[in-house]
Amino acid sequence: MGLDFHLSARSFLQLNPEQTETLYEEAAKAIDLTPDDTLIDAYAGIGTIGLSLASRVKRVLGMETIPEAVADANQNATLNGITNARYEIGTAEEVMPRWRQEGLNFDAIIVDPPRTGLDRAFIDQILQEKPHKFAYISCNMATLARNLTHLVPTYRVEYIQPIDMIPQTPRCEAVVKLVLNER
Ligand SMILES: C[S@@+](CC[C@H](N)C(=O)[O-])C[C@H]1O[C@@H](n2cnc3c(N)ncnc32)[C@H](O)[C@@H]1O
Repeated sequence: MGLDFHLSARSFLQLNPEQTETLYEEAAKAIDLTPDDTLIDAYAGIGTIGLSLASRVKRVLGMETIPEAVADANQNATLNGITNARYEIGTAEEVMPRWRQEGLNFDAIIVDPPRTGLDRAFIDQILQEKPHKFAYISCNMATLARNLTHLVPTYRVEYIQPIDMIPQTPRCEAVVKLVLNER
């Protein structure tokens, strides 16, 4: 997506560069970003999603557990001249309440958890915050299904777009567009 990325040995990176761009564009399409949005890049890795979308929003905040990856993400912002993105070390479920205490309001969230899916505490935090723009990128349909049973009915699944990230294997990635069910 026109950016350069530095990657440490312990950091995560998607294996298929062509399909990664498709994946990120599908995530962006699912949440329909606008220039006033604050975007949360949760489970951020080296910041590839948030930094790729930073020019479309007011600011990006991300969190990730691996300190080297967070250092990469912040370095990658500098490397690409991006000044409206910041990444912090910690689990999504630890960092989100801290940001809330600091008065953070956000409009959009992209979650991209490992195969274990979202922590239940983080799901509860999202259900409290109720962001209007919510995309869930999943690499494990079983944990995705389990997480969706908690996110519904506060959210409804508008669609699920599968993406073939590792062709000729049974593995599949998916982007889920979640829409808030207004009362
Ligand atoms: C599937 S990777 C996605 C990385 C990135 N979004 C990308 O597209 O390259 C999931 C990332 O979540 C991180 N992670 C695992 N558990 C986490 C948690 N509880 N909170 C935040 N990040 C976590 C992992 O270290 C890993 O970098």
